[in-house]
Formats: sequence, structure tokens, C-alpha cells
Amino acid sequence: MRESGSFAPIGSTGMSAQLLDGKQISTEIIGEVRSKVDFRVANAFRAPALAVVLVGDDPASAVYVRNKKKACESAGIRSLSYEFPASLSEDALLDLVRSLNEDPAVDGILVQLPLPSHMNAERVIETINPLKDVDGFHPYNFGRLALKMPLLRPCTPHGVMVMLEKTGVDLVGKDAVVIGASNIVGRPAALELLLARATVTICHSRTRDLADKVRAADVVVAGVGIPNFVQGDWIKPGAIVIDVGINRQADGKLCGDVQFDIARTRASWITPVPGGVGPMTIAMLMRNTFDASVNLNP
Ligand SMILES: Nc1nc(=O)c2c([nH]1)NC[C@@H]1CN(c3ccc(C(=O)N[C@@H](CCC(=O)O)C(=O)O)cc3)C=[N+]21
Repeated sequence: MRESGSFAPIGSTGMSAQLLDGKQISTEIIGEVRSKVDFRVANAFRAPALAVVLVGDDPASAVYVRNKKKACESAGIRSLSYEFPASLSEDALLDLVRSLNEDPAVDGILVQLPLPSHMNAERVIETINPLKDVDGFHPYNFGRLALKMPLLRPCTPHGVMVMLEKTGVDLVGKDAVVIGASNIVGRPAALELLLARATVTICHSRTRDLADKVRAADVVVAGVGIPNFVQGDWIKPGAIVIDVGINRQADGKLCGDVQFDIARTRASWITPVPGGVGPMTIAMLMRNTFDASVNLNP
């Protein structure tokens, strides 16, 4: 019998969601990429090479760049880094991108976002050779995903889909709600879910009755960048919750967009932050870099 004072919180199902361990899944995937790289290298191909371009000193970008370099080492991918002060001109950046496009020793090009405000990010992305666009941000790759013929898929939404696969739950006909309509998370995540034949609702800052839409969802993907934006008691019992937010709190700790402690008492599966979608993004980047190297050097 329960002792007094230990009752489950109101609204709790008495259950606790299973955790989707992005760190572990990403380690497995990076190991798979490593085996494929080793096989190609054993067959006289050079190792895949990823060029990472960082302009300015966004602290979040610096963490990402560091984690990417570590992942490249584990995957057997050569990583080339280009770092510039925020004062770099857009023309100089475009010239670098064009020279990386031409360089036969480079398979993947990643220009870290956000770029300084004096630059036009769309123009920079459109200058990247779509076959080297390992972020999947070029309109060519985005369009291919929209047309059900994906080539290089945006890493974060692709990582979300791999995590959803790990649940073993069939997404066909499920009601999925994506919160956030950004070019790098919400929109491509919605296209991925549609490709998996879910029924998709995309919510954004002008959406009315967001809580009701979330309450109806079998799958919730949150990418808004605001801590606790998705209240735990909105989650339908048994739903799958994927938290794409990575927010740094005043105490330096990371948290997602979802009120995790309550959501986990209702969800069937949930991703933690950190250790959820973030590491998956990096694993998918390694996969894209390998795939780009195969496409370019068949
Ligand atoms: N062109 C471009 N492509 C990107 O994919 C891109 C970008 N620009 N700019 C910045 C954002 C951010 N981003 C992250 C990816 C992984 C983690 C990650 O691995 N996070 C770990 C730990 C982070 C930590 O310890 O601080 C985690 O969530 O567990 C974080 C952030 C990719 N981005």
C-alpha cells in the first residue's frame, strides 16, 4: 500500500514513459557509418571529408562544432574547419563555398547557422552544391523531400524519424502535431512525418487553441526554443513526445521545450534533453556525409 504523501500527481496515469536514448542510438549509427567508411577505405576510396564553416562566435554553435569534430573522428570522416570573425564579408564566404564546391577532396559542406546579420543566409545556402549540402537545407534537397524523393535529408528531422522508428510504433494514419514551422526543424519534420503517412498538423505562433491540438496528438514534435512551452498535461496518455528544443537555462543546464517531468507520466515514449534529438542530429550529419561521398565518388 502507498504511504500517505506519495500519491501520484493529479492527471498522472501512474505510468512512466520509456526514454528514447538519443545518445545511445547516435553512438550505434556512428558505429555503422564507421564500418561503411572502413569498407570503402579498404577498397581504395579515400575517407569522406566534411568542411565545417563557422563565422562569428555564437556560443551554441561552438558546442555543436566541437561535438561534430568528435563524431567525425569516431566515424572515420575527415573534418576540415574554417573559422572566421563575424566581420567576414558575404562575398568572401561565397567565394569559400564556391571553392569547396569545386574541391574534389570535399564531400560535405556545412555552413553553421545563424550567420552574422549582415549576411543573406538563403544566398549562402543556395550557393552550396546540392550534392554536398549535408544539412539538407538547399531548396533542391528540401524540394526533393517535399516531392517524396528525398536525397540529403535535413539532419534534425531525419534524426527524429529514426527515433520514432526505434519505438516500433507504426506511424501510418497517426495524428502528428509539429509545433514550430522553422525551415530547419518544423517544416521539414512535417514533411518527414507526411512521408511516413501520418496525418500532420503544423502549429506556429499564430495557431489558435494549441493545447487542444496537442491533446489530440498521437505524436508531438516540439521545436520552438522556449522552455516548458508544451505543458505536460496537454500530452494525451500514450502519446510519443519528441522534444527538439535545446534551451540553456540561467543555471547553465539544458532543457527542452516540453515540461518533461509531467509529460513523462503520460507519454508512452519521450526524448530527454540533453541526450535526445541533439546527438541524433550529429549522427544524421555523419550519415549524410558518408552518403554524399558515395554519391560523388561512386
Ligand atoms: N548549419 C547548421 N546545421 C545545424 O544542424 C545546426 C546549425 N547550423 N547551427 C546550430 C544548430 C544547433 N545544433 C545542435 C546539434 C546538436 C547538439 C547536441 O549534440 N546537443 C547535445 C549536447 C549539447 C551540450 O552539451 O551543450 C544534446 O542535446 O545532448 C546541439 C546543437 C545544430 N545546429
